[in-house]
Parts: sequence; structure tokens; C-alpha cells
Amino acid sequence: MATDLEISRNAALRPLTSLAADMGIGDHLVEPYGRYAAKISLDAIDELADRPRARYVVVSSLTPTPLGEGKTTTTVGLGQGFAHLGQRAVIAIRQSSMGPTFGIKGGAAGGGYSQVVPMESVNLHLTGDLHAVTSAHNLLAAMLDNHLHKGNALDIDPFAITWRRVLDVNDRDLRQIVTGLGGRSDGLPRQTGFDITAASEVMAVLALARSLPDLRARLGRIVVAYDRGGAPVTAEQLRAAGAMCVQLREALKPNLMQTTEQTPVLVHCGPFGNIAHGNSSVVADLIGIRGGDYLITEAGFGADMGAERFCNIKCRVSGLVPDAAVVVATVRALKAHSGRHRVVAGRPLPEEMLAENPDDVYAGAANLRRQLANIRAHGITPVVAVNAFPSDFDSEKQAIVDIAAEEGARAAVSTHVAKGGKGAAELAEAVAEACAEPSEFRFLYPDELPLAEKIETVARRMYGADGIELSPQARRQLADYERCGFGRLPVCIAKTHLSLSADPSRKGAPTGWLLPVREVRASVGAGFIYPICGDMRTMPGLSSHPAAEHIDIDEAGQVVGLS
Ligand SMILES: Nc1ncnc2c1ncn2[C@@H]1O[C@H](COP(=O)(O)OP(=O)(O)O)[C@@H](O)[C@H]1O
Ligand SMILES: O=COP(=O)(O)O
Ligand SMILES: [Mg+2]
Repeated sequence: MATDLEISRNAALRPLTSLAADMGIGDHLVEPYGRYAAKISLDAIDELADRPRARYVVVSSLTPTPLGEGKTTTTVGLGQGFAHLGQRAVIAIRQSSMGPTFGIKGGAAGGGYSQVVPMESVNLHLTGDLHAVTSAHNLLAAMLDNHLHKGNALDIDPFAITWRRVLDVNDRDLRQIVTGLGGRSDGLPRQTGFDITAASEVMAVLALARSLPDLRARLGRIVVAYDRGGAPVTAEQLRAAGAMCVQLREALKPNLMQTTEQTPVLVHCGPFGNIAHGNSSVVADLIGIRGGDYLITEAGFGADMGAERFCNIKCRVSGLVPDAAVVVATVRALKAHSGRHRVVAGRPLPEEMLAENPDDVYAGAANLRRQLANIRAHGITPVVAVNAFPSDFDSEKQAIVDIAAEEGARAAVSTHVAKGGKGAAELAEAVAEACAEPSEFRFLYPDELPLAEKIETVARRMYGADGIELSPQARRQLADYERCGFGRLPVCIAKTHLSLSADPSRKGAPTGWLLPVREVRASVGAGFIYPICGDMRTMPGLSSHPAAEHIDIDEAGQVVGLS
């Protein structure tokens, strides 16, 4: 099969105004950025409000291997599958971070004949939204340090500063740094560090804002530090929120693109369903929900991660509720969950893993069963998408279908990477049936539940933990946040995406463990409390041979090696 880049480059593309018109979006709302991407004015939310509401489908997965199990490809493939059946579908995904693009995992534009194109745009700069987030985040950091340098009128406790800096790159050497070195005119020395841009609270604010005024208000509520009396200090108090909002004004508009088969895609906000909330933007969905018969949106990593945040954070803000969920499963992931095989990023699958072995697939079933239960815990009907790889045997794919049947869930083998929308037609039919069933969507916990109990509820119900273990620091921080009036916020738990537990090496559905909560941050602008569990890092590092080593420009000036 041709490479992703070759397929992407050879795709026939439609003018974006024509795609927009099919969604009911008039030319006056389309702001082209070149030929292959356009910003959509937020006026579209009101202008489309009277159009029929689409069926809303969230795409999740079982706990993935480090390679990813195909949620993005399946999201794109399913949208094309509906189009293949004559249904009008809109896809909503996140923009790739250049961290993974040049790091371990590669891009996030889908794959094969189910890609968002041009994939170079999605996987590089697109329309500059991630750079805008980086600039706004770091402007706030600079104004915070400047406030300290200029006399600290807000009496900020220099040892209670929670705001770091961000950059869209994997760079472990920036995790812990000292700023302000030099002399008296070079600022005040203090220890801080960088996170990757996708983990910025500004990114979450952009993804959860419902309008420009809401964005401005949320930015003002961002807490960057605490004063010596323990009171929170906000971006508004530093007078930074207005300038930040100006920097983000264009970035708040979602980006319209298309797939290899000309299905419309709204690409907006950043990835990472482990150290961030892992979902595309509310405004993109508020537009997309009126743009066709189906809106299909991807939630990062497994159902215990992105889908849980989709339900308990994103839907709380958008007011939209899903009609069905797709849980992507693969032969390789289930074999890994059997505990008999190990998948390492950057390395080919072990030979023995590629041998036909439906028993090993079946032995990993516990994880898929738990993730199906996680979807159902929110009152949503799941459909299992067996994302077929060329190396899979029919007996192995059938094992996944059998597991789904035992759990009373529909399943469809999907070949959307190899065959595009035609390969996802059966999946689209199964999803349409699931959407037609009555569903009673529900949050996992009420707003008024105390924060510690919200964390415990997610740990027990989603991860299968026996409970949580709060460090003394985490206990103090939760008490502070309750005292500051943040207690009604939902929780966005940062833990490894490679296990239901906090230990990436534990596969399947681990039991008999406690969720270790190391520290808790308050993302008050985004509107969630952010417990950090286990050895989670908010700035990834590069591997021994990062993807960057194989990315280049050829003699014709074309990009090569991007995947
Ligand atoms: N059916 C498939 N056949 C071949 N490669 C696939 C298939 N599904 C996914 N991939 C590849 O696996 C990687 C992860 O896919 P992606 O859709 O990004 O997963 P996720 O969104 O779950 O992380 C990508 O490089 C993608 O091209
Ligand atoms: O947030 C993570 O997204 P993927 O699972 O698509 O890599
Ligand atoms: Mg993805």
C-alpha cells in the first residue's frame, strides 16, 4: 500500500466553501487559510442553530499500546463510511502536537485511505493555533515573573507559583529549570519548568470555551499562584487575560478540512487524553452538530481517559450528549493485554505476536470488557470497531467479535485504512443502529460531591481501583481548593494511558490496587481540578531514535518521512 504521505498527496480535494455549504455554512463564515484549511466564524453556531441536530458519536478505545489502536483512523473511516451509505457526516478531531509528530508516535491525521488531508498541515502548523496557545501561555508566565520583579504588589508567595511555561516539543531537559539567573536586572531566580503545549491549561480553556466572551472570562479565572495568605492569584489580577484573549481570538475558530474522500472535518485544539482533557473543542461540536446527519468526534486514549473526560467535562460544558460510542479494539492490543506479549514504541511487533493466535486475543478480553463497562456507566450504547491490520488473522478478529457478543455489544470488522469509507460501511450501519436505541446519558458524579470523592469515584468506577491514596501534599491541596470555592469542579485525572491502573506495565484489568495521587493542580480557567497520579510527566522526552531523524525534504522540496 502507498504511504500515508503518498495517499494524502494524491487525494482529490474539494473547495472548502463547497464542503462548508454542504454543512449549511455560508461563504461569509468561511475564512480560508490557503487552499486546504479554513477558519469557521463562531457566528456559525447561531446561524446553524435551527438546523436538525446530528446524531453524536464519540470514538474511544480499549487501553492502547504505545502505538495507538486506531481511534483517529476509525473516526475518519467511520465518517467516510456514513458518506458511503449516503449519510452526511462531519468529523471532529484534534490537531496533532509536534511533540509526538517528531517524537515517538508520529502524527494524528489518521492513516491509509482514512486520513485528514493534507496530512502535513494537520501534523505541522495548520493555522497556528498551537503556537497561539504557546504565546498566550508564556505571556502570562512572563507577566507573572515581571510582577515579582517589579515589587510583587499582590504579595505572591514565590514558593506557591503553579504556572509554568510551555513549548510544543518533547524536551525532557526543560522539565525542571531555574529562571532569573544573571544579575539584579535579570529577574528573580526561581525553579520552574516547561510543559508541552498540549498540556497547557490555555489549551483546555480554548477547547472548553463556548464563545469569545466565555474564552475571555475563563482566561481571567486561570490561577497562576497563591499569595502569602493562601488566596489564589489569577491572570485577571495580573492584567494578562485581555492580551491573552487577543492572541487567541483567531485560534478559537475551528479549522475546516477534509478527508481522503472529501468528508468534512473540523480540526481544533490539541491532543493528549492523559495529561490533558483529550478532546476536540466544544465550539467545533456546536457547529458540527448542525452540519449533517452524524457528528463523529474522537476522545483520546482509552475509555477510562478521553471518553471519561468527554462525558464528565466536555459534555458538562457543551450541553450535548452522545447517542452512541465506538470502542476501537485491535488484535495487537488484546494480545498485549493477555500479558503474554509486549509492544514497545519505536520497535516492530515481536515475531511471536504476529503468529495466528486467537487464544491470546481472547486472553486479553478483560480490558475490553472493562472499557465497554466504562462507556455503559455513562448510559451510552457502545459498538466495538475491530480495526483490522494487514497482519491480523480472521480467527483473531472473530475472537474480538465473540468478546463483544458476550458483552451484548454490536461489533464490526472495519478495513477503513485499507479501503476507506467502503471498509467502514458495516461499522457505520452498526453505529446507526446503536444511535437509534434510546439512551439515558448520565454523568459519573454530581457537581456537589467533594473533590476527593470525585477522584475516588472515577478511580473505582473507571479504573477498577480499590480506592485512592492521597499524598500529604495532595490532601492539603484538595483542602485548599475546597476552601477557595473550587469544590464543584469536575476532575481531570492525569495518569498513564497504557494501563487502567497508574502502573503502565499492568495490562488487562488490574485489581487490588489504590490510585496514588501525588499532587493536585487547579485548572480553574478550564474548569476542572487536575490530580496527577503516579509517575506522570507533563513534558515528554524524545526516544533514542525519534521520528524527526527520518523526516526531511526531498529534491523536489516535498516533505518525506512524516507519518
Ligand atoms: N488498520 C490499520 N492498519 C494499519 N495501520 C493502522 C491501522 N489503524 C491505525 N494504524 C496506524 O497506527 C497508528 C495509530 O493510529 P491512530 O488512528 O492515530 O490511533 P489513535 O488515535 O488511537 O492513537 C497510525 O500510524 C496509524 O496510521
Ligand atoms: O490524546 C490522545 O489521543 P490518541 O489516543 O488519539 O493518541
Ligand atoms: Mg488519535
